[in-house]
Amino acid sequence: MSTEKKAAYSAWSNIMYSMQLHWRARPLTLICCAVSALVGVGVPFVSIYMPKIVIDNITAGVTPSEFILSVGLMALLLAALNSAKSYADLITHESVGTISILKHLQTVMHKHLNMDYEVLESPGYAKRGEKAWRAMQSNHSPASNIPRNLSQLLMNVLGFLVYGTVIVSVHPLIILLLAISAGINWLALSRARKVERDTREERSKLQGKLWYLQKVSKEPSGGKDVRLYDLGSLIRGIFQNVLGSSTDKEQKVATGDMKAQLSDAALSLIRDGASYAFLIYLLLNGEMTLGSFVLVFAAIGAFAGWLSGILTSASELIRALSELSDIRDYLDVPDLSNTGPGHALPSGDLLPPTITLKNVGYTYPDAKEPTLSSIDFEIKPGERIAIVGANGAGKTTLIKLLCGLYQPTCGEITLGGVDITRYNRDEYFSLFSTVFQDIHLFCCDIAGNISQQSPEETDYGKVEECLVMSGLMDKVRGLEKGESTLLVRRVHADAIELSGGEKQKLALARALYKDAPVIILDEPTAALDPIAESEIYQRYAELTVGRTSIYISHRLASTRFCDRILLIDGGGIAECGTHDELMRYGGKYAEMFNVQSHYYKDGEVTDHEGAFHLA
Ligand SMILES: Nc1ncnc2c1ncn2[C@@H]1O[C@H](COP(=O)(O)OP(=O)(O)OP(=O)(O)O)[C@@H](O)[C@H]1O
Repeated sequence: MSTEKKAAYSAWSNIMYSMQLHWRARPLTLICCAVSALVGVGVPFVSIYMPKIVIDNITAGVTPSEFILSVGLMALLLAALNSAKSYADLITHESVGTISILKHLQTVMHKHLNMDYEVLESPGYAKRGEKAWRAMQSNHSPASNIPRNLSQLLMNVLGFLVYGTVIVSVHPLIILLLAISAGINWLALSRARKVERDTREERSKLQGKLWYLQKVSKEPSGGKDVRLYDLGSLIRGIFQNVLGSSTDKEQKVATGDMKAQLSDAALSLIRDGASYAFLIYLLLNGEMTLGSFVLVFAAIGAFAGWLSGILTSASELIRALSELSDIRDYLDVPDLSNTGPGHALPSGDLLPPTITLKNVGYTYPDAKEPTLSSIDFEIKPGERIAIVGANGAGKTTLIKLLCGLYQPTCGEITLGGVDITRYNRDEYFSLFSTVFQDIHLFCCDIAGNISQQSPEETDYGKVEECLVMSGLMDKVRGLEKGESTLLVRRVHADAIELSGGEKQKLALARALYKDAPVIILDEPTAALDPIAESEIYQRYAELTVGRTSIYISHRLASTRFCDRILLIDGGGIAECGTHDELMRYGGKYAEMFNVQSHYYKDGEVTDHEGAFHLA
């Protein structure tokens, strides 16, 4: 897909993005970050300045009241700064990660829910989604801490400037020595960061695999196969291998960091030793006062901390910004379909509308061959269409195209004569009630699963009608809480579990409740028992009255109640007609039908007439 191209985000744009996010959520957080940076320098500076004041006062022989006043003022200032620091740190600590993670989670979840289905399904975007998800796994993840990183960086830069000024005032040579050592340290750290950057993509892939394997090991859906096919040792083996590779890569990064820290420690020793020796020389030669000696001695000791603080916080910030890029990269995935204002949908007498496919083809992303090509047909208002074909022929793909989940890679689909891409995507979706093969239940009660609305908005009378029509009412009546029974046990401890067939009935009830002008059923009876299935067939006319219906089934007998049958084969419509026409034609449909009908009547039935008695 051409839209998989990634955007590049500058450090500045990421910083502004994060700042805006926090400013909108809680401006106090950013103010506290700034305060934290200022007092983060103020507190230690006043602490090292106090001994100088004390010594200078003593050597100058000031009066006790002057001494108490000057030292007392400093102590008061220190107490005020300390209080401001505690408050600012508390707010930033509590707010920054939480605000970021909540906002990121909200926006990423919104993106997951609203992006084009076709894009959501594409492997390239799925990887981008996983990266975004990993970048915001906790409120300690780097991308969540950008304001604090900036505050740390600002504090270290301020500390560097203030302490540097104190040191330079004694002798510029000392600062030169300190700057050279900082440069060497920066190079060591840059190398460490380069290792981190170079291995990032691969580490991310390995973490994705570990994540997947953990998911497989805990998902009940795969749990049966894991146990019955003894897949445990296989999964453990793969996990072990991936974990080994992942650990190797992480160790490489950790080793780079360790080397940088060791070089910093060695350099500090040389740098501080030389600086202290120089200071002692100045003191012994009477070129500086004892008070200044104490101040500068302490400043040199702390200066190394500011320097390495700049390097560390800058590199943390770079990492955080790059993780924020992963989140933004996912959020900025463009919509392929029209999510803005669209052409007015057909309404009133124009419903259900005519749907026309003109030379439609579809190729899955990364697939070499098209799944469908040159599909031409028209579905008339209220027509009942059956789509049949072998496994993998493209039936589901065709209905995904029809209901706008996929966009044709060639040709066009029109609804009421208008290209469907001109309609607003979500308005277009409102025209379709669908039951797909994979049924998802949501963590609310049965009524909510059918209405897909809140209890206040749900029409319970209609829910009951749909339950009766879908054949699930008997089951629901037998439940203590009826349609208020909760589903999805993972979320609700008192939820119930539905069988495969019951889920299928519930999905049908959901489609009926939506009451859209076009109903699409993809194998809606595959999991139903023969009686329930037969009831659906008998009620099919009632279920689809006033609507256009499209019905996919491998039970070819069930397609007889449709007005027209399309057989998909070789990527196109190979046969099209009524059941009788296709049987007379004697092509693939007739062949499939005859093979199947033999199974039902054990060879007694040789033609279509005896297959099923249908309404
Ligand atoms: N998301 C996807 N990405 C890539 N290829 C896909 C995807 N979904 C389906 N396909 C491929 O497209 C082809 C048609 O699949 P489709 O699900 O439309 O077939 P079908 O006729 O509905 O099959 P069945 O009768 O088994 O349900 C298959 O070969 C399948 O491998």
